[in-house]
Order: sequence, then structure tokens, then C-alpha cells
Amino acid sequence: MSNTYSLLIRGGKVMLPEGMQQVDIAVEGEKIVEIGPSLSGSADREIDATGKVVFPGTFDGHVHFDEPGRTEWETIKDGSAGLAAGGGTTFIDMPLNSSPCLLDKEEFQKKYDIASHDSYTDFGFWGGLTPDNLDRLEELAACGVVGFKAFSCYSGIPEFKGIDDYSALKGMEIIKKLGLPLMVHCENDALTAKLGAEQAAAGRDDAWAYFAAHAPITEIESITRMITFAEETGVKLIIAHASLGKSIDIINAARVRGVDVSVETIGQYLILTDEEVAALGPVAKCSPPVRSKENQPLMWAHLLAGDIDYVDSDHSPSDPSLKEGVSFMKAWGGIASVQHTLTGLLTHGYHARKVPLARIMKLTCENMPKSLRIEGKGKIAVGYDADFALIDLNREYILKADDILYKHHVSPYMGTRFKGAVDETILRGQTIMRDGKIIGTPRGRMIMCKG
Ligand SMILES: NC(=O)N[C@H]1NC(=O)NC1=O
Ligand SMILES: [Zn+2]
Repeated sequence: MSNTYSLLIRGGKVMLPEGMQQVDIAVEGEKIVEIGPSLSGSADREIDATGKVVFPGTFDGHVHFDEPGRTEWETIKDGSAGLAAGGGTTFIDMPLNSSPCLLDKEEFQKKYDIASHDSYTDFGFWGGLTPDNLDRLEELAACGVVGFKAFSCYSGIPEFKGIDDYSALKGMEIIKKLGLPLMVHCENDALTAKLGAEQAAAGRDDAWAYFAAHAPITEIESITRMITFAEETGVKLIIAHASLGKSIDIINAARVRGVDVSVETIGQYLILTDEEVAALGPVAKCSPPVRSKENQPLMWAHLLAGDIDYVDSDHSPSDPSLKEGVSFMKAWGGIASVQHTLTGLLTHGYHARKVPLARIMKLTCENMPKSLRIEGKGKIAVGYDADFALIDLNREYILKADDILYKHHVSPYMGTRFKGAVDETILRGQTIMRDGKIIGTPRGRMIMCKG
């Protein structure tokens, strides 16, 4: 007797953890139940994936969807639609730029309620660590945050204070005990402030002045210091959006010493250069800034060598008015990018630099849920959630405003060519995006960490 499944995906080239194979995938309800060549049986729905690559749904560990309180910047509904359009099935939302920020259990409940109602994809939350909430970390852990996020510098949001050395040390001690990771945005505030003041005194407020204020040493010094605290406390440290080859060298050296540190980068540092950002203007402003064209190949070399653990989007949009008609120095620092990570890596990595798809899969799907000990996500394997991105590796398109599903249709990549596109995204066995359009209503759920 043959089986009846709810979904069969046939004929695709499937990215399994062990590599690409021509196999069929059988789904029952929300889970993958069988994987093999030419599976027998029928299904309520069959997808012919001939000519396509079946990727796991991507897992974006770093987005700012800004709810509650800053819905004119971004919303969970629109942000998760953008994620799904780019092949994503799970995001982890940052504790800022919502208002209030996620610093205690009351705020957790508000975010959770909105996401449970509005998210097209599955989701989780980073709790905030600031000097003000050392006594609230335990309750946030009990709510189910995947870990904590801190800034070693000004965060851009006045109510989300950067950690001083005391709260870094004490926060790490507490977070270590809670068994969770800490992600830190690393820039040396004292230095960026003074270097910025030098630029202002010279009458400069353009992109190059901003790059000079956020010089490489400001990132390198802060990463080094956070590693020192992590080494002392034993906390699992994740360096957020490293932008420099040298930052990865420092992290590698710490790992050799046995420090539990992993590193994220973002598509912008792999795709853009400082010269391009200066030409594009505030739409391409982020912190740390996009670096030089000499640095960019170092990032790709580290990525190919397996030294980088995660490529996330750091989708951090703002009200467009904060980017328009203001100097580069004054403009909001953050780039809208949640839809473009995978297609960006296919274009600039797989096609342009022969980066293996297996590496791209680890960076965008597999490594983050593994680090966060999230069950059932990030891999195409029996027992895992039936989350997929169906990719046409050779489809080319030029990004237009209408293609964008997140709230504000702005992007530093507007008008640029991509090669490698997501045709369909499937979350727990059901299609949520096809041909650039959302299908169905929000049914995202909070992901769970292993106890
Ligand atoms: N607050 C906030 O979103 N900051 C983000 N923006 C950015 O460019 N880097 C960040 O960390
Ligand atoms: Zn961020």
C-alpha cells in the first residue's frame, strides 16, 4: 500500500546537510517525513521542482521589525512578508528599535502578541541587555528569548543604553548562568564621538566624515574588549555584523584559545564598498559602515574558509524622513535589507565568486538555529519543519520598488541586477510566498529553544 502525504516535492535538486541530491521530499502536516529518490505514494499537493534547487527556508537571526511603537518605520507583518519574499521562514527580532524596547517581561508579552497575530513566518526574540535591566534578564529568559543583545556603544535609540564595562561583566555572568548567548554590537563610543567631533570641527558631515568617525580601530578595539570579558566569564558570545577582515582574524585567534565566540556578518559588507555607499548616500548608511574595496575580498576569503558563522540581514529601516534631506552624518544608520540576503549571496557569492551553495546554506539557514539550540529548523531532514525556499539559480532580475514587500520600498540595491531568485517559500508545509506575492494569512509561531 502506498502512502498518502500532505505534500510531495518532486524532481528538485535538494540541499541536504550532506550536499545536493536529486531526491523527493514527503511532508505530512508540518514536518518532513521522508526523503529519497522517486518516492512512491501520492499527496494532497505535489510540487514539480524540476530545474529548481530546494533550499531550507532561511533563518535571519538579526532584524529590527520595530513593533510595538515604531510602526511607521517597519512592522512585523510587512517585515516578515519581505523575509518570505526572499526565501526566509524564521526571523529573530532585535530588542530595539521598538518603543519601548524589549527589556522586561511586560514588553515581551506585547511583542509576542503582535508577532503571533501578524507574522507570516516563524519568529523569536533577542532580549535586551542594558545597564538598566540586569535584574530583568532572568525573567526574559523565562519568557523564552533566544539570547540577549547589547551595544557597546550608543544604539541610535536613547532608551536602549550601551553597556559600560561593569554591566558588560555582570551581564555576561548572569547570561552565562542562564545558559544563553549574548550578541554584541561592537564599536568604541568614546573614539567614534571624538573622531566625529574632529570631522565636525573641520566642517565635514559627508559619508567620508562618517567613515572616518567609525574608523576600523573603533570596531577592532571593541571586539577585542568584548572577547576579553567573554573569556573571563565563559559566556557564549556572538559578535554582531563584523565588517572587517581583521575583526575575523581577532575572533579566529580567540577561538584558538578556546573562547566560545562566533561571528555574524551582513550582506551589505559583502556586496557594497565605501565608495558605492558614498555615491548612494544615506540609504546605504549603517553602523559599522561598509568598508573599503580592499577589505571586501578579505570578507569573502573568510566566508569561504568557514570563519564566518552567520550572514544575516540586520534589516534596520527607519521612517524615510530620517534618511532624506539630511547630511550623511545625521541620517538614520540602518539599511532595509531583509528580502535580499539569499539572492545577494547567490549573485555575489555563488555566481560571482564560486561560493558553494552548501556554504551559503550553512550561513543563512543552518548555523544560527544550531547555535541557539532551536529544534526543527535550518535543515532539510526527516523530523524537521517543512520549511523550504524553491530557488531558480539562473533567474535574473533588476530590483524595482514594486518587488519589495517590506514597508518602505527603499533599498541600496534598487536598480541593480541579481542572479538567483526565490520562486516559492514554504513554511511548515504550506506555501507562504509565490512569484513575489504573499499567499494566505499570517500563521507564524514562536520557535522554541531546547531546554
Ligand atoms: N539601532 C539599530 O537598528 N542599529 C542598527 N543599524 C545599523 O546600521 N547597525 C545597527 O546595529
Ligand atoms: Zn541590528
